[in-house]
Amino acid sequence: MDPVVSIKGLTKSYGSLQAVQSVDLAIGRGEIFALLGPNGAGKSTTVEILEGHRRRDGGEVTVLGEDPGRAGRRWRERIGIVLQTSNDTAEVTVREVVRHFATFYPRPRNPDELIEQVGLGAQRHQRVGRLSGGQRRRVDVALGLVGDPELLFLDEPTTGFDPEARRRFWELIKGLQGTTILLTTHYLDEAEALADRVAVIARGRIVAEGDPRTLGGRSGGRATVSWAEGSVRTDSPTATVTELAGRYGGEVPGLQVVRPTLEDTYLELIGASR
Ligand SMILES: Nc1ncnc2c1ncn2[C@@H]1O[C@H](COP(=O)(O)OP(=O)(O)OP(=O)(O)O)[C@@H](O)[C@H]1O
Repeated sequence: MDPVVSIKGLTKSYGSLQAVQSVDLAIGRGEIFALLGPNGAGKSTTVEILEGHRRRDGGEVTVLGEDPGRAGRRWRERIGIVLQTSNDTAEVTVREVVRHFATFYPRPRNPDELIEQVGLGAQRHQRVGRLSGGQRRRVDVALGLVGDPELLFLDEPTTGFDPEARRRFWELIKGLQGTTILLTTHYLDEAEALADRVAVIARGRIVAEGDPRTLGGRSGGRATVSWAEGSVRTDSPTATVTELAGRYGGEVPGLQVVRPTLEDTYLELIGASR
């Protein structure tokens, strides 16, 4: 099947700055794909080109079968973009704003069901300006979804959330099965919790891509085994643990086996690209 997003050899410069340099990516239908990278890496530039909001210099880009640089209104109705709530909506209620946005689309989702789904049922008659930051972000997601998009762009969705609100938000996103999602985030645990695949971009180039659980070989051997009286880095942690169990004749006090986290791997990849 054709990918929902296909990028080949994408380039974009701002004057002499090469913000995106021959990037290749493909995102399949129903996938949650996270684009990771430090500030200024080229994530927003790439995403804005995919959204049709920015012109590219070179390369081939198709989103839902069309070139976003030329696509029209029908195409735009098939994508959803989660923007930051503007203050224009502060005086209207949650229900009013979602119902209003629904009128822009040919086959919108049912506003009341959607409000329930994003966890704002109890706030539906509240003014948007009176909601907490996390609740507002839920309104943003509802507005991104109200047109029942095939592809959803989620840009740093949980910045400023408390840990519990982030977890709740992740559940909401995981519950959107079937919707293809392109997520950008600076939170590596978020990428790990949500994404089927991630790509790391640094200085405009993709430096790694794959399953977040195995990215950069992190599921491979390297592990640190630590216990009450010592620690070792090893490629064969099971053998080390077996040896320790023999030595202690059973329970090893304070035993821990730690593999590199996605954040460790990410920082290594970013460091290596400098
Ligand atoms: N309109 C613009 N004019 C000139 N330079 C720009 C413009 N937009 C972005 N840049 C530059 O292009 C590079 C990539 O920026 P981009 O916004 O794509 O990065 P990003 O990965 O989204 O960063 P962040 O994580 O900070 O949002 C940066 O060096 C940025 O300063």
